[in-house]
Amino acid sequence: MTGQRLFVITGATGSGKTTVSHYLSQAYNIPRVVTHTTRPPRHAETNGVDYYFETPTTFAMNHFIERVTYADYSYGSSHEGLAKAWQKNNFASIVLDTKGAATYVKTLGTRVVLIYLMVDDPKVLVQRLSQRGDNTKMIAQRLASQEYQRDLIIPAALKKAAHVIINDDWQQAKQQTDHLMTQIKQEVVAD
Ligand SMILES: Nc1nc2c(ncn2[C@@H]2O[C@H](COP(=O)(O)OP(=O)(O)O)[C@@H](O)[C@H]2O)c(=O)[nH]1
Ligand SMILES: Nc1ncnc2c1ncn2[C@@H]1O[C@H](COP(=O)(O)OP(=O)(O)O)[C@@H](O)[C@H]1O
Repeated sequence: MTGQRLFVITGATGSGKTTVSHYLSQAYNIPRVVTHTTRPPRHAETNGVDYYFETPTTFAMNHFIERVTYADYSYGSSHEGLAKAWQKNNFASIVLDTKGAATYVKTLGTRVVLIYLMVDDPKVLVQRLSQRGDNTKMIAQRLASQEYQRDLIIPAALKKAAHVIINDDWQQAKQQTDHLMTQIKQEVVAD
């Protein structure tokens, strides 16, 4: 459909992907595609809101656009989830690892607005995970994963398409997000 856009938000764990997707929802009424995972819920997470929390058996029953393994858990985004978000609004967002982001860029082409979030010093990410309340064992498992290391740097395949937002300071990251929104709205009008 004309004017449809999917804001694909990617970057390392703790870089602020969820924060940006919440901001897009609050400030611009952009719904987020809820994805599926076998990871256990964190303290403040709700089933059906933050994720659909699944067992390996129920996870396998979804119709996935793509699915990945991240730090030993499965994650996947479904055709139904995207359709549901786009039904509500021509603009939707989704939070993905860089592998999933690459799949969406390939599949949806110019309908994807790719955001890669980063911080200048990766040590800050670890502090943010602790502040978020992640348990120590989960943080250690995450940091040891190949996927965490991979997503600290923007993959070459995503570089050209990505809008890079530095999230050292939230006010500045918010400004960059607002600037991008203005740009995309103008593009859509000109479509
Ligand atoms: N490819 C893909 N990645 C996902 C999906 N859902 C979540 N992710 C990513 O999986 C990674 C781990 O997510 P999570 O355990 O919530 O940790 P967080 O990054 O610290 O919030 C993050 O990079 C998420 O963006 C999905 O459906 N597909
Ligand atoms: N610019 C920032 N400064 C300080 N804390 C931040 C900033 N952006 C996000 N946070 C906090 O850092 C933690 C990780 O952010 P989150 O959005 O959950 O990251 P991600 O989804 O990429 O793992 C959260 O507690 C969030 O509130």
